[in-house]
Amino acid sequence: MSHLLEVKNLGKTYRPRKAWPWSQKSVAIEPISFHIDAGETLAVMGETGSGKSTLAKIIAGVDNPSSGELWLNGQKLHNQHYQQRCNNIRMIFQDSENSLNTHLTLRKQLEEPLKFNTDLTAQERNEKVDIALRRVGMLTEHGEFYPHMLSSGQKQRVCIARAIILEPQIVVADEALVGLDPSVRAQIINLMLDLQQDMGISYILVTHSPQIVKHIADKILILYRGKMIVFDKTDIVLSDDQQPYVHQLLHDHLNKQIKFKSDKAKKIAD
Ligand SMILES: Nc1ncnc2c1ncn2[C@@H]1O[C@H](COP(=O)(O)OP(=O)(O)OP(=O)(O)O)[C@@H](O)[C@H]1O
Repeated sequence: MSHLLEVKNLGKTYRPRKAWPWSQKSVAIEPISFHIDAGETLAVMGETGSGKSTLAKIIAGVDNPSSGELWLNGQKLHNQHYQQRCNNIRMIFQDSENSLNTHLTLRKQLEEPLKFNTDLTAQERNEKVDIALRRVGMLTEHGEFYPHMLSSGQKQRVCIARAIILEPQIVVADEALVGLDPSVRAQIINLMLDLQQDMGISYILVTHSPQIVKHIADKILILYRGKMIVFDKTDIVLSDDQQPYVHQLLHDHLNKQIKFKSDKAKKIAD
Protein backbone atom coordinates (compact mmCIF):
# COMPACT_ATOMS: atom_id res chain seq x y z
CA MET A 1 0.00 0.00 0.00
CA SER A 2 1.26 3.49 -0.79
CA HIS A 3 2.05 6.02 1.90
CA LEU A 4 -0.06 9.14 2.35
CA LEU A 5 2.86 11.37 1.36
CA GLU A 6 6.11 10.23 -0.18
CA VAL A 7 8.92 12.69 -0.67
CA LYS A 8 11.43 11.35 -3.16
CA ASN A 9 14.88 12.90 -3.59
CA LEU A 10 13.51 16.37 -3.05
CA GLY A 11 16.11 19.14 -3.28
CA LYS A 12 16.11 22.92 -3.41
CA THR A 13 18.78 25.25 -4.69
CA TYR A 14 18.25 28.99 -4.69
CA ARG A 15 19.80 30.76 -7.59
CA PRO A 16 21.56 34.07 -6.97
CA ARG A 17 19.45 37.09 -7.93
CA LYS A 18 22.10 38.54 -10.21
CA ALA A 19 24.22 36.40 -12.42
CA TRP A 20 27.54 37.76 -11.18
CA PRO A 21 30.27 35.30 -12.15
CA TRP A 22 31.42 35.01 -8.50
CA SER A 23 28.00 34.58 -6.92
CA GLN A 24 27.16 31.06 -5.82
CA LYS A 25 23.98 29.01 -5.83
CA SER A 26 22.78 28.31 -2.33
CA VAL A 27 21.71 24.77 -1.55
CA ALA A 28 18.80 24.99 0.93
CA ILE A 29 17.98 21.27 0.84
CA GLU A 30 20.13 18.43 -0.44
CA PRO A 31 18.03 15.64 -1.98
CA ILE A 32 16.00 13.99 0.79
CA SER A 33 13.44 11.17 0.86
CA PHE A 34 10.90 10.31 3.56
CA HIS A 35 7.24 9.46 3.98
CA ILE A 36 4.30 9.92 6.32
CA ASP A 37 1.09 7.96 6.72
CA ALA A 38 -2.49 9.00 7.36
CA GLY A 39 -3.17 10.49 10.79
CA GLU A 40 0.53 10.80 11.64
CA THR A 41 2.37 13.84 12.92
CA LEU A 42 5.85 14.52 11.62
CA ALA A 43 7.99 17.08 13.45
CA VAL A 44 10.64 18.84 11.38
CA MET A 45 13.48 20.20 13.49
CA GLY A 46 16.82 21.83 12.89
CA GLU A 47 18.74 24.99 13.65
CA THR A 48 18.04 28.31 11.90
CA GLY A 49 18.75 28.11 8.20
CA SER A 50 18.75 24.31 8.06
CA GLY A 51 15.99 24.26 5.43
CA LYS A 52 12.82 23.59 7.49
CA SER A 53 10.69 26.40 6.05
CA THR A 54 11.89 25.65 2.54
CA LEU A 55 10.79 22.04 2.95
CA ALA A 56 7.42 23.09 4.43
CA LYS A 57 6.76 25.53 1.57
CA ILE A 58 7.61 22.97 -1.09
CA ILE A 59 5.32 20.35 0.45
CA ALA A 60 2.49 22.90 0.64
CA GLY A 61 3.09 23.94 -2.99
CA VAL A 62 4.06 27.50 -2.08
CA ASP A 63 7.51 26.97 -3.60
CA ASN A 64 8.83 24.63 -6.30
CA PRO A 65 11.53 22.04 -5.69
CA SER A 66 14.68 22.13 -7.81
CA SER A 67 14.66 18.34 -7.99
CA GLY A 68 12.67 15.36 -6.80
CA GLU A 69 9.02 14.43 -6.52
CA LEU A 70 6.10 14.41 -4.13
CA TRP A 71 3.56 11.59 -4.19
CA LEU A 72 0.20 11.67 -2.42
CA ASN A 73 -1.65 8.37 -2.01
CA GLY A 74 0.40 6.92 -4.84
CA GLN A 75 -0.28 9.85 -7.20
CA LYS A 76 2.38 12.29 -8.28
CA LEU A 77 1.74 15.87 -7.21
CA HIS A 78 2.38 18.52 -9.81
CA ASN A 79 3.12 22.04 -8.67
CA GLN A 80 1.10 23.57 -11.45
CA HIS A 81 -2.02 21.66 -10.29
CA TYR A 82 -2.89 24.27 -7.71
CA GLN A 83 -6.34 22.89 -6.85
CA GLN A 84 -5.07 19.33 -6.36
CA ARG A 85 -2.52 20.65 -3.84
CA CYS A 86 -4.95 23.03 -2.08
CA ASN A 87 -7.58 20.38 -1.62
CA ASN A 88 -5.13 17.97 -0.04
CA ILE A 89 -2.35 19.95 1.62
CA ARG A 90 -2.81 23.26 3.42
CA MET A 91 -0.35 25.43 5.27
CA ILE A 92 -0.44 27.52 8.42
CA PHE A 93 2.29 30.14 8.15
CA GLN A 94 4.95 31.17 10.64
CA ASP A 95 3.41 34.58 11.29
CA SER A 96 -0.21 33.51 11.33
CA GLU A 97 -1.21 36.57 13.38
CA ASN A 98 -0.37 38.78 10.45
CA SER A 99 -1.45 36.36 7.74
CA LEU A 100 -5.10 37.38 8.25
CA ASN A 101 -6.43 40.23 6.11
CA THR A 102 -7.30 43.10 8.44
CA HIS A 103 -9.88 44.50 6.00
CA LEU A 104 -12.03 41.39 5.60
CA THR A 105 -14.43 39.71 8.01
CA LEU A 106 -13.45 36.22 9.11
CA ARG A 107 -16.35 34.80 7.11
CA LYS A 108 -15.01 36.36 3.89
CA GLN A 109 -11.50 35.10 4.60
CA LEU A 110 -12.67 31.59 5.37
CA GLU A 111 -14.85 31.58 2.28
CA GLU A 112 -11.95 32.34 -0.07
CA PRO A 113 -10.46 28.82 -0.32
CA LEU A 114 -13.97 27.49 -0.95
CA LYS A 115 -14.57 30.04 -3.73
CA PHE A 116 -11.32 29.19 -5.48
CA ASN A 117 -11.31 25.43 -5.03
CA THR A 118 -14.92 24.21 -4.96
CA ASP A 119 -18.17 24.61 -6.88
CA LEU A 120 -20.21 25.20 -3.73
CA THR A 121 -23.04 27.73 -3.74
CA ALA A 122 -22.90 30.82 -1.51
CA GLN A 123 -25.22 29.15 1.00
CA GLU A 124 -23.16 25.95 1.05
CA ARG A 125 -20.00 28.00 1.55
CA ASN A 126 -21.62 29.81 4.47
CA GLU A 127 -22.53 26.52 6.07
CA LYS A 128 -18.96 25.25 5.64
CA VAL A 129 -17.63 28.43 7.26
CA ASP A 130 -19.96 27.94 10.23
CA ILE A 131 -18.83 24.32 10.59
CA ALA A 132 -15.15 25.33 10.42
CA LEU A 133 -15.63 28.05 13.05
CA ARG A 134 -17.37 25.61 15.39
CA ARG A 135 -14.71 22.97 14.76
CA VAL A 136 -12.04 25.32 16.08
CA GLY A 137 -14.07 26.25 19.17
CA MET A 138 -15.43 29.58 17.95
CA LEU A 139 -18.97 30.83 17.49
CA THR A 140 -20.62 31.26 14.09
CA GLU A 141 -21.15 34.93 15.10
CA HIS A 142 -17.36 35.35 14.99
CA GLY A 143 -17.70 35.14 11.20
CA GLU A 144 -18.75 38.78 11.16
CA PHE A 145 -15.73 39.88 13.26
CA TYR A 146 -12.56 41.49 11.87
CA PRO A 147 -9.11 40.19 12.95
CA HIS A 148 -8.38 43.16 15.24
CA MET A 149 -11.38 42.11 17.39
CA LEU A 150 -9.72 38.78 18.27
CA SER A 151 -7.12 37.63 20.78
CA SER A 152 -3.92 35.93 19.56
CA GLY A 153 -5.36 32.53 20.39
CA GLN A 154 -8.55 33.25 18.48
CA LYS A 155 -6.56 34.45 15.46
CA GLN A 156 -4.63 31.21 15.55
CA ARG A 157 -7.92 29.30 15.64
CA VAL A 158 -9.10 31.20 12.55
CA CYS A 159 -5.85 30.29 10.76
CA ILE A 160 -6.49 26.67 11.64
CA ALA A 161 -10.10 26.97 10.43
CA ARG A 162 -8.81 28.37 7.14
CA ALA A 163 -6.37 25.46 6.85
CA ILE A 164 -9.00 22.77 7.49
CA ILE A 165 -11.98 24.24 5.65
CA LEU A 166 -11.21 22.23 2.50
CA GLU A 167 -10.82 19.10 4.65
CA PRO A 168 -7.23 18.46 3.59
CA GLN A 169 -5.34 15.27 4.33
CA ILE A 170 -2.21 17.12 5.43
CA VAL A 171 -1.72 20.39 7.29
CA VAL A 172 1.77 21.88 7.27
CA ALA A 173 2.39 24.26 10.17
CA ASP A 174 5.57 26.34 10.08
CA GLU A 175 6.36 27.48 13.63
CA ALA A 176 2.66 28.26 13.95
CA LEU A 177 2.73 28.22 17.75
CA VAL A 178 5.56 30.69 18.23
CA GLY A 179 4.56 33.87 20.05
CA LEU A 180 1.59 32.36 21.88
CA ASP A 181 1.77 32.23 25.66
CA PRO A 182 2.16 28.70 27.06
CA SER A 183 -1.47 28.20 28.16
CA VAL A 184 -2.87 29.37 24.81
CA ARG A 185 -0.28 27.25 23.03
CA ALA A 186 -1.43 24.19 24.98
CA GLN A 187 -5.05 24.92 24.04
CA ILE A 188 -4.13 25.22 20.37
CA ILE A 189 -2.16 21.97 20.49
CA ASN A 190 -5.13 20.24 22.11
CA LEU A 191 -7.37 21.64 19.39
CA MET A 192 -5.02 20.34 16.69
CA LEU A 193 -5.00 16.91 18.33
CA ASP A 194 -8.80 16.86 18.50
CA LEU A 195 -9.05 17.83 14.83
CA GLN A 196 -6.57 15.12 13.97
CA GLN A 197 -8.73 12.57 15.73
CA ASP A 198 -11.99 13.82 14.19
CA MET A 199 -10.76 14.43 10.66
CA GLY A 200 -7.80 12.05 10.34
CA ILE A 201 -5.46 14.92 9.44
CA SER A 202 -1.69 14.35 9.21
CA TYR A 203 0.47 17.19 10.45
CA ILE A 204 3.90 18.28 9.35
CA LEU A 205 5.04 20.60 12.12
CA VAL A 206 8.12 22.75 11.83
CA THR A 207 9.09 23.43 15.41
CA HIS A 208 11.97 24.24 17.72
CA SER A 209 10.11 22.94 20.77
CA PRO A 210 11.19 19.55 22.14
CA GLN A 211 8.09 19.47 24.37
CA ILE A 212 5.73 19.70 21.42
CA VAL A 213 7.74 17.09 19.57
CA LYS A 214 7.75 14.67 22.48
CA HIS A 215 4.06 15.04 23.13
CA ILE A 216 2.57 14.94 19.67
CA ALA A 217 5.04 13.79 17.02
CA ASP A 218 4.94 10.23 15.72
CA LYS A 219 8.08 10.78 13.68
CA ILE A 220 10.94 13.26 13.74
CA LEU A 221 12.91 14.59 10.79
CA ILE A 222 16.04 16.57 11.59
CA LEU A 223 17.78 18.78 9.09
CA TYR A 224 21.33 20.01 9.43
CA ARG A 225 22.53 22.54 6.87
CA GLY A 226 20.05 21.20 4.32
CA LYS A 227 20.90 17.55 4.92
CA MET A 228 18.44 15.14 6.51
CA ILE A 229 20.43 13.59 9.34
CA VAL A 230 17.54 11.88 11.18
CA PHE A 231 14.18 10.49 10.09
CA ASP A 232 12.60 7.96 12.40
CA LYS A 233 9.85 7.26 14.91
CA THR A 234 9.90 9.65 17.86
CA ASP A 235 10.58 7.00 20.52
CA ILE A 236 13.51 5.61 18.51
CA VAL A 237 15.03 9.08 18.02
CA LEU A 238 14.55 9.91 21.70
CA SER A 239 16.15 6.68 22.86
CA ASP A 240 19.13 7.13 20.57
CA ASP A 241 19.99 10.82 20.55
CA GLN A 242 23.72 10.46 21.03
CA GLN A 243 24.72 12.90 18.32
CA PRO A 244 25.40 16.22 20.13
CA TYR A 245 23.37 18.21 17.56
CA VAL A 246 20.33 15.93 17.91
CA HIS A 247 20.67 15.78 21.68
CA GLN A 248 20.76 19.57 21.92
CA LEU A 249 17.69 20.00 19.70
CA LEU A 250 15.70 17.49 21.71
CA HIS A 251 16.68 18.61 25.20
CA ASP A 252 16.80 22.40 24.90
CA HIS A 253 14.12 24.44 26.67
CA LEU A 254 13.00 21.49 28.81
CA ASN A 255 12.24 23.80 31.69
CA LYS A 256 9.30 25.34 29.82
CA GLN A 257 6.30 23.29 30.77
CA ILE A 258 3.20 22.97 28.64
CA LYS A 259 0.01 21.58 30.09
CA PHE A 260 -1.63 19.19 27.67
CA LYS A 261 -5.26 18.08 27.78
CA SER A 262 -5.63 19.92 31.06
CA ASP A 263 -8.94 21.68 30.75
CA LYS A 264 -10.87 21.27 27.53
CA ALA A 265 -13.53 23.67 28.77
CA LYS A 266 -11.03 26.50 28.59
CA LYS A 267 -10.71 26.03 24.87
CA ILE A 268 -13.09 28.78 23.88
CA ALA A 269 -12.23 31.05 26.74
CA ASP A 270 -9.25 32.83 25.20
N1 LIG B 1 14.21 32.99 -1.20
C1 LIG B 1 15.44 32.61 -0.90
N2 LIG B 1 16.50 32.96 -1.66
C2 LIG B 1 17.75 32.57 -1.37
N3 LIG B 1 18.07 31.79 -0.31
C3 LIG B 1 17.07 31.42 0.51
C4 LIG B 1 15.71 31.82 0.27
N4 LIG B 1 14.92 31.27 1.24
C5 LIG B 1 15.76 30.59 2.06
N5 LIG B 1 17.03 30.67 1.61
C6 LIG B 1 18.22 30.05 2.23
O1 LIG B 1 17.96 28.67 2.34
C7 LIG B 1 18.46 28.16 3.57
C8 LIG B 1 17.35 27.50 4.36
O2 LIG B 1 16.41 28.51 4.76
P1 LIG B 1 15.08 28.15 5.55
O3 LIG B 1 14.32 29.42 5.76
O4 LIG B 1 14.39 27.04 4.89
O5 LIG B 1 15.67 27.64 6.95
P2 LIG B 1 14.92 27.35 8.32
O6 LIG B 1 15.50 26.10 8.86
O7 LIG B 1 13.45 27.37 8.11
O8 LIG B 1 15.32 28.58 9.23
P3 LIG B 1 14.47 29.31 10.41
O9 LIG B 1 14.40 28.34 11.55
O10 LIG B 1 15.28 30.51 10.72
O11 LIG B 1 13.12 29.65 9.83
C9 LIG B 1 19.08 29.35 4.30
O12 LIG B 1 20.47 29.34 4.04
C10 LIG B 1 18.44 30.55 3.66
O13 LIG B 1 19.29 31.67 3.68
